[in-house]
Amino acid sequence: MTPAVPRVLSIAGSDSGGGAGVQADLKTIAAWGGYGMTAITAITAQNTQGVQAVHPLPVDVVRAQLDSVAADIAVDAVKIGMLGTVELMRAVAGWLEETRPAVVVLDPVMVASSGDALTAVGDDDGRAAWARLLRVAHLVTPNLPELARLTGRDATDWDAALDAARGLAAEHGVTVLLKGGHLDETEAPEAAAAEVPDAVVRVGGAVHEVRGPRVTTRASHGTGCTLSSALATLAGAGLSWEDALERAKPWLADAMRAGEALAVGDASRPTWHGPVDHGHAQRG
Ligand SMILES: Nc1ncnc2c1ncn2[C@@H]1O[C@H](COP(=O)(O)OP(=O)(O)OP(=O)(O)O)[C@@H](O)[C@H]1O
Ligand SMILES: Cc1ncc(CO)c(N)n1
Repeated sequence: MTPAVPRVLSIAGSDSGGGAGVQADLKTIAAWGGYGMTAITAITAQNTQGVQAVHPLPVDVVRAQLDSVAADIAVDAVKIGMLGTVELMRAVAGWLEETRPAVVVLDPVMVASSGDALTAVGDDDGRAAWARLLRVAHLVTPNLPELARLTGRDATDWDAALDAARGLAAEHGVTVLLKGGHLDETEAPEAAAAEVPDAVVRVGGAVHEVRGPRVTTRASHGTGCTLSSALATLAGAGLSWEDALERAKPWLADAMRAGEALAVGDASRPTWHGPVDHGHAQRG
């Protein structure tokens, strides 16, 4: 039975500035008609200029939040964002292995758009923890640098990234939502200028690509969190990943276009990365 109002649990970090993390997730889930819940993994002191502090929560505090929700509330979809430490990655993987939610979207958050590190990666423990999470996820949403870290493969141009995404899907039995937002940093600027591609890559290798015009703005903080929670909400309401991406991508581009008008943060500073406007569709 598809729920009229999907109940969506975000397992993610808190962004005090409200543009990314659980704050972005709750706003996005509400914008798409879902009921949002959270299990907070870490508190970040963060604003539109960068991340000033990161404080991961104790494993038992995160586990208690997950157990409280699961003990009482049916969860139609889970979105996983910043996990912060390998211990928290393992704890969340363990909870997912026990509870097996119907829809699990894993946004493999490693660094903030400001460049600040948010989750440990790289050593053997980290790699094993990512592999466990990937096994219980239904959709993983890497950007190009995250895909390169997860696969150890080159993902600097779109075709190489699609190949690496097929490899990731086959290795872990997970559908991949490959995001092309970082292509302007890796491809020749003229090749990346006009459009930003995203693609759903299925385990068998089938690719469903959705392209949209590149929005020129520095209001790009939280785009990854926003996309993954939109997809989780839409999948919780019964849509396929392909249909969910067709709906979410143009909505996110509009949210980016509307971001600067929010007047959040000091945009005169070169470090400014303002939030997208998660509520733009409601504001009209
Ligand atoms: N300039 C842009 N114009 C239009 N869409 C964009 C642009 N940049 C990113 N996107 C879209 O935003 C989503 C996130 O993509 P991106 O590759 O930036 O992920 P990310 O790096 O995880 O995000 P974040 O900046 O939140 O960490 C994708 O759907 C992508 O297509
Ligand atoms: C808490 C948090 N999660 C994720 C991101 C990635 O954008 C961020 N900047 N902050």
